Amino acid sequence: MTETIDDKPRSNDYSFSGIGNGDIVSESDEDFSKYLLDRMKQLESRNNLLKEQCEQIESDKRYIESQKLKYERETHRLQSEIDRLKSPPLVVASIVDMFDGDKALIRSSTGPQFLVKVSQDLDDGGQLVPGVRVGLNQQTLAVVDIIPESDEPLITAMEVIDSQEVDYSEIGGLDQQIMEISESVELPITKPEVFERIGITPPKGVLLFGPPGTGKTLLAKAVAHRTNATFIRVVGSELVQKYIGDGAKLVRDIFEMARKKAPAIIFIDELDAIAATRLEDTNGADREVQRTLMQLLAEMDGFDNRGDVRIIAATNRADVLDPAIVRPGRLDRIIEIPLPDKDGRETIFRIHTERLNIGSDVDVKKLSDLTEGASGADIGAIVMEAGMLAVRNDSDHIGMSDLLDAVTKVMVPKANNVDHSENMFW
Ligand SMILES: Nc1ncnc2c1ncn2[C@@H]1O[C@H](COP(=O)(O)OP(=O)(O)OP(=O)(O)O)[C@@H](O)[C@H]1O
Repeated sequence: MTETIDDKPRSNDYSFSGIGNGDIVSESDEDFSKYLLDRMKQLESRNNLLKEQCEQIESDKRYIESQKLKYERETHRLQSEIDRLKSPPLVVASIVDMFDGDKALIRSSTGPQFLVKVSQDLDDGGQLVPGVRVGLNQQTLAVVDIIPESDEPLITAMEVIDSQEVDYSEIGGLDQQIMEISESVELPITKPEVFERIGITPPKGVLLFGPPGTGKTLLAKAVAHRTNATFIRVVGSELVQKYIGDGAKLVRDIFEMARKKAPAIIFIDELDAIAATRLEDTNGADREVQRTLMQLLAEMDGFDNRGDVRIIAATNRADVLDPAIVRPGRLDRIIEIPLPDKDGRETIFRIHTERLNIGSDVDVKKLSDLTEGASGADIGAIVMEAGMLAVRNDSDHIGMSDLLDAVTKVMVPKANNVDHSENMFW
């Protein structure tokens, strides 16, 4: 219950004695003024309390208003998100060419090309140039959005090594092939004037073909090392299987990167995965492969022979290659990388054991005799296996018996495998 002033005694409720008797104040007067003073203090403190409450309410009000604003903004954001999700998907395409600033020739991701309008609302800031990926309105196919460039597939699709450490001396049994590749890839980069003087154009690209593990990659790396070129390795099967829909774009980006990082060697491993003969009857996956191949051919045709970007491609299946890829001006030098012969195997054994602790009983000639049909990679595996046996036997060197055991371990399963080589080109 709130106490009111009216409930309290008033001055005329008190009997005044001694009025007019000078400064004599009665007891009841003192009580009353004391009461009024107390009362005033009480009211003052209540006033202060109310003021504080008022300030608190003001601050709560301000907080609620700011919260209201925040929720309004959030509602607006969610509403636009809902609108965005409800809107029809955009068709993805890339710009082939621009005309008059408001028309674009685009290639849709499914293949066909269209001449379409560019939305007037799209402030492209000069970004609409060939190669840029854009979003198209489904109905009108007008360019309504620019898709930001994502480096991710490009970076993961290839291996870029600024300088290689492999030297020709680490490759055994391929002296003739080293000479050929050196003339057709190394010389045009290091001494272009030799070709200019004679008046011939150097080959644009080289195709290495031969069984697996014979040193095709090794050879390409060694050329990159000799020329101080950036080595860009892409694997054909990955381009068309891992980056479905992006294969053609990746090919374009890879050549673009090679031009930027020139001198550069683009090494396309498993070329057959993108350059197999085209079949009449094609499904979606085949069309993807074809688009990637077409882009590869276009890139090869588009760059200058005298430039310092060279292509080395490798395949185990030269028999299935589309002849278009080996036409003059494309991969116009074909080099066979066969399984090593007896002398080749001996050299490869020497190369692979050179830096190891080898027993004096090791006879590489004998090892070479025993490993007919082995590739360089098999010889590498034999030496590695022999090293593991020596470790297991707690020996401080690799002995002939370790190598003989390793030959059996590596060569017997290989001999038991079905030999598909008769179906191949070589
Ligand atoms: N001629 C060779 N001289 C020395 N080592 C070799 C030779 N050929 C292959 N090797 C060894 O085998 C490994 C694999 O070789 P490489 O990757 O070059 O073969 P590849 O022909 O490219 O095989 P694939 O066709 O399977 O890609 C090399 O790192 C190397 O250790």
